[in-house]
Amino acid sequence: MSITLRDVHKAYGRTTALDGVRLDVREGEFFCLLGPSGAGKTTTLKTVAGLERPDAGTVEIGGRDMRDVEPYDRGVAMCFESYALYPHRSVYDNLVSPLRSPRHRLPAAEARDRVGAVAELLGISGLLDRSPGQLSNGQRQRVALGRVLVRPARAFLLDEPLSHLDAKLRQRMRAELKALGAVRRTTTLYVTHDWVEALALGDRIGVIRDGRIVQTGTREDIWYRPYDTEVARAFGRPRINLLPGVVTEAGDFRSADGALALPLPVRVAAGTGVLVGVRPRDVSLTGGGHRIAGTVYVTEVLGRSVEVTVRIGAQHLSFVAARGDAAGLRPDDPVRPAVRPENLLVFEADRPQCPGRRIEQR
Ligand SMILES: Nc1ncnc2c1ncn2[C@@H]1O[C@H](COP(=O)(O)OP(=O)(O)OP(=O)(O)O)[C@@H](O)[C@H]1O
Repeated sequence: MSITLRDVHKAYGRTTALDGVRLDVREGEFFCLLGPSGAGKTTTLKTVAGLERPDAGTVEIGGRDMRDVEPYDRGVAMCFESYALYPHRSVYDNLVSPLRSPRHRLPAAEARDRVGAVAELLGISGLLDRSPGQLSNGQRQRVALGRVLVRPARAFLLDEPLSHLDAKLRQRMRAELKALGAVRRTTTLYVTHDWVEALALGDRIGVIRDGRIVQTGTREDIWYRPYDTEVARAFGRPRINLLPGVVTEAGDFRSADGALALPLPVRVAAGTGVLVGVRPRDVSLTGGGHRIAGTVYVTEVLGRSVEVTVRIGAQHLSFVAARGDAAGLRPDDPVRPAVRPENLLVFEADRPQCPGRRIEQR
């Protein structure tokens, strides 16, 4: 079922949690809502689930206005970050209990199969006889997620369901979660503050900030066409380089100290203050493109690659080089890394409280 939010507002006392959220999750889509703590992610989910009422705006599920529909009748299954399990029941009973409720009752054998499949996926098959008190936080979180996924639902609402897992398990679960039949078939609204997770899972991603969705798009949209400098900074590590300067009469970029000049891929009025965005993986010591003369500032080994930071006058430019290419580089060594102009992103300069917007070719 599709999920549509139109201009949803929600305040708690003086705190505005949602400030006109517009969201359109398509039927069967895996949609990631990404944003920092306090951005309004959980409130958005609760509003869809019917656990919070919007002060203004509408929520539709499957094209139907949910205004007068009780949470229980919305047909959505929600997993909270703080997981509620029955402490005195076994893991198996916790998992199967949604399938014993009048609404979702399944024949015992079918319920057992379904629980078995979900437990297998979540790697908790060996824990079915234990009680929640005998589990680690990560295991408890997986049981809570399992309780959601066993249920037939019109939509899954998942709030950071992998946050308590260690990095390795999280990575594995990410892949498996998306492969689960029920998830593939069911519209899923997934909340996270982890950009890697959003890029890995989301058919589309909505970036939320201060109770508003600032950008919705595919991972390519968000990566190559970020709405503003803050979205650009949120995705990718090492972080995107954002170099301040002005546009010259010739339409090129020049840093304030004149040490760095770059051709721009878009036409911008001369004199405009801009930030040029350069992703660290779009700079190369060996590839073609516009060469930039600088000196090595610092190098840091990242496994098989090396993060090299180069000083160009007063600016720093960081990039990722193959270990072989960066071997032997020492501070103050001259280098001439290259960047292709078509990979540069151009933003308006940041203003207080207002990240610079990306400038598009018109
Ligand atoms: N029950 C509540 N009472 C008062 N303020 C609340 C309540 N729930 C949320 N808020 C406030 O609303 C804003 C949005 O909160 P929300 O929990 O939706 O953010 P979030 O993006 O899910 O953050 P996190 O990742 O930290 O859970 C925050 O400023 C929060 O403090």
